[in-house]
Amino acid sequence: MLRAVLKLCCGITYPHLRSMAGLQRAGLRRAALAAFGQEITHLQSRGQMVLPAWIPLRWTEKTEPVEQRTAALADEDVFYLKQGEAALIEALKIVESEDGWKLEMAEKNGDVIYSKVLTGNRKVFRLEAELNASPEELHDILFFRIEEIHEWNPSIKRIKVLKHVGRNTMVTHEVSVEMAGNLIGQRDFLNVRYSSKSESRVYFGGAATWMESLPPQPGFVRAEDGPTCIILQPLQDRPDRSRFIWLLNMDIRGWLPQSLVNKALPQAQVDFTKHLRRRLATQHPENKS
Ligand SMILES: CC(C)CCC[C@@H](C)[C@H]1CC[C@H]2[C@@H]3CC=C4C[C@@H](O)CC[C@]4(C)[C@H]3CC[C@]12C
Repeated sequence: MLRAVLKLCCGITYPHLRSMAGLQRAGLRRAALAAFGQEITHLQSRGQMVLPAWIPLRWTEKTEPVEQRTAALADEDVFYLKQGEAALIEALKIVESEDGWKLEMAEKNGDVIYSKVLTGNRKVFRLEAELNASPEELHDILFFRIEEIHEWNPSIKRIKVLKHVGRNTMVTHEVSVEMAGNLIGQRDFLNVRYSSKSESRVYFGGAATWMESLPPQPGFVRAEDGPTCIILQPLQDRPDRSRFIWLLNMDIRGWLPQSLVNKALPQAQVDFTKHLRRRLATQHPENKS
């Protein structure tokens, strides 16, 4: 039973989402979400929700218990909040797993990308880089100012926040531009995004989600993010710089050769990081790196 519930909590990937699409009738869906939320809350309150030991739980320590945090929220908001938290937990599990990683790319500037094939044959990518900004600055640029990302990142056409749940959870709609010399057409994404802080680290979690007011759009291929995360950690000797770890876990959908997709995804990470560095250099023009 516990196993099944944990699978449900963390399995924000396809089977769960597909069945959500099947539950589109609002009433049914709401009932399912409410039951799902109650089950987690119940398990957490009984201390049965087994979380891996390395996951810092301080973000829940600082805030009130889940029941109080969610008491004033609508079912839908509770769903997004829990989905965001679960995405982060699941993505951290992937990123911190020790086996199966293979070096995919090592850039001259020290950035590295590892890849790993998950069960179900999904290839995920883990980029590790050092950035010239503190975790707080990156939290601001990448999370609170998410709608401005397209201004400095040409791979993204636009990002819109469709819903906020408190300060740390939101539902976003992203539209990418054509990639790989136009071989990969525009994609759109609908994600829940969640952020949490633990001491000096900042975490972002995200996963594909569903929203009645934004079903897949005609003319767009809706890509699906599996649980993904970003970890920002200050360097020990230079707290104004951060170690940036980004798990890209994405099904870009459409009819594309897997070999093309597996090249485009790490390249998208390299490009994103390049543009992020340029953006940071405009903030601190005196110490470019
Ligand atoms: C290969 C093709 C189809 C996809 C390329 C576009 C990719 C690189 C784009 C599309 C949407 C983008 C994401 C949109 C929003 C966020 C949230 C932010 O807090 C960190 C960056 C992050 C996670 C972006 C990373 C880059 C991203 C994943």
